[in-house]
Amino acid sequence: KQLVSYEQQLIKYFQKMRSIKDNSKSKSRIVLNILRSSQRKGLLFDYNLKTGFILNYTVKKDPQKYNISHEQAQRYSLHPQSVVGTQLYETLGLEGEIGLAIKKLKEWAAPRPVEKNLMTISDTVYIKPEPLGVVLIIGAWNYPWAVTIQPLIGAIAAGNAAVVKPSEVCVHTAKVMEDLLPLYIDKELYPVVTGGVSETQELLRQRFDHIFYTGNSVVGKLIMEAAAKHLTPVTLELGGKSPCYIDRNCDISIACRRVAWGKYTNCGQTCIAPDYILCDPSIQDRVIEEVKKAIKEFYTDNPKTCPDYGRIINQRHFKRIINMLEDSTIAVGGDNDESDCYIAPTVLRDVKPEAKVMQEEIFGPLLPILSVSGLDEAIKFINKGEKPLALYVFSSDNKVITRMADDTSSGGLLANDCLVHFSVNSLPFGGVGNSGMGCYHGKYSFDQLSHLRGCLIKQLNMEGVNSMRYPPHTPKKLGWARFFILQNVDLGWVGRMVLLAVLAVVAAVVLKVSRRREKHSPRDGNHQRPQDILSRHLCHDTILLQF
Ligand SMILES: NC(=O)c1ccc[n+]([C@@H]2O[C@H](COP(=O)([O-])OP(=O)(O)OC[C@H]3O[C@@H](n4cnc5c(N)ncnc54)[C@H](O)[C@@H]3O)[C@@H](O)[C@H]2O)c1
Ligand SMILES: CCCCCCCC=O
Repeated sequence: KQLVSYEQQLIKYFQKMRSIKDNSKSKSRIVLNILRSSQRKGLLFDYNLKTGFILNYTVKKDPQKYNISHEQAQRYSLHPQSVVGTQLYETLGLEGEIGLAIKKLKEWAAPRPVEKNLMTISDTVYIKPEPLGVVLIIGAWNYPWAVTIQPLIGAIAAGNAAVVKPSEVCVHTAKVMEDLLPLYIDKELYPVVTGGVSETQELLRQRFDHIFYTGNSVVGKLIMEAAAKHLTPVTLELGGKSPCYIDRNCDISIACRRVAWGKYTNCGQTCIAPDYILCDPSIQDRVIEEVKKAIKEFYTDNPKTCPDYGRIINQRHFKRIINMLEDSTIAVGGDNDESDCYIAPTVLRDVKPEAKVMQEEIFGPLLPILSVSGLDEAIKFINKGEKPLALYVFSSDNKVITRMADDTSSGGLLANDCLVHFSVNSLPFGGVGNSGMGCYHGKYSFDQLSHLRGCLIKQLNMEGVNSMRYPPHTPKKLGWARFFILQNVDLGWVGRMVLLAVLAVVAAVVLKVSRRREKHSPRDGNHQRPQDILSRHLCHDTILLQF
């Protein structure tokens, strides 16, 4: 029923967009104009949304509205994290992204002048960011606000319309999004579609101008397949096993504290959580002790009753994670409660590469430790696997960090910390290879969801300069073309004008002279380099040196 009503809504929506297009202005241009007009810029999102209003108000003050208790909301209904955790890990970042987009939108959307060659020196050459049209955003459940709304901010900033499809796994968050987003942003331009796999598949049959998907790699392939039918470009924000190498030469206590935070935040259900530790066997016991200390410090002796320790999103994932314990040795934690989707922060020791826990992304609070003899073996091990979304290295030795960066590849690299690169909006966030394609955050979101249109505006004068590219083609003309096209210039405005004037005179004179000579010599006569002609005829060696 919902699907049918959504389809009708979508048809109406596309009809409206089309009718705008029929009026000779493109749909995205209209959207762009509305969104980029100064009055609306400040209203990109309502202030309340920016400050995490949705969770504060809905969950804290009015949980009954969604028929869930505060505890349920905290555990696995709205989000597996605590309410404060949700603001810290999700809405705070969104506030930053929205603030940045509002502040920088004018700059990002402005035409971007580019370097020119001599051939185009008098032209206006620039990149014009344009909206793509209608973007489909498919979110995942683990940080449902961050991974659904953050791409939406980019889509809106870039002037697109967007259909938002929150994950059905976080069922209540999806409902809250569906109810509340239309109160803050135009529901015709940014409709929210809830539902499960069949609704997502139905959406994927439609033609979108871009699909932004966050989730696992298996579904990522299906998304790409569906997109290929319409030649729709995709951004795939996927996951995988993110390795963490702890060098002997580092402050192990601090390293383990940071790793424990990265691993057990959101109960390990973080795309960039350190999946496993690689370290020398001589430091394994110390690592275990320090991680254990950090668990106690963060979540008390009994994490089950600690409000800052989360739950596994559902029983399917609970069972999947518990199965991974089967052939490994538990060093810390391991206790669990299926009825509560609780799995204690757990450390596994002496784990073998063939162990179950090493066969897929864990996405839960299990931290396996694998032995390697040092950096070389760690790099070899990492390079045997798929390119990860994040790669962590802990060391006091910069050479170790540099080698890890130089000899491996991953979506992002972080030395001596975990997760925090996600919050730096000047860094592109995204995967490579099996961990995804495309990137976003800050200006990268804007660019990812824009078409960067290359523009060159020429005047109809100075036709003489163009004769080098018109037939009949001769080696001499080719020499000139080579010279004019391959020289990049980056002069100031005055410099450009002066150079332009000089070049116009030089080109006109040289072509005139050489045409006169051609009349008196065979067509394939000895090729002369433009530089030679220039210096011989005009003695402009100084100009040549500049080039
Ligand atoms: N790179 C990132 O930014 C990022 C962020 C969060 C999660 N992840 C990754 O996502 C994974 C966890 O999320 P998940 O995949 O369990 O989320 P999920 O189950 O919520 O699925 C994501 C989306 O895919 C849709 N979907 C599921 N099956 C589908 C199908 N057969 N056809 C079409 N659509 C379908 C769902 O409707 C949902 O909206 C992990 O691998 C994690 O690392 C990556
Ligand atoms: C600062 C940590 C935020 C982590 C968000 C990760 C999103 C992917 O799962």
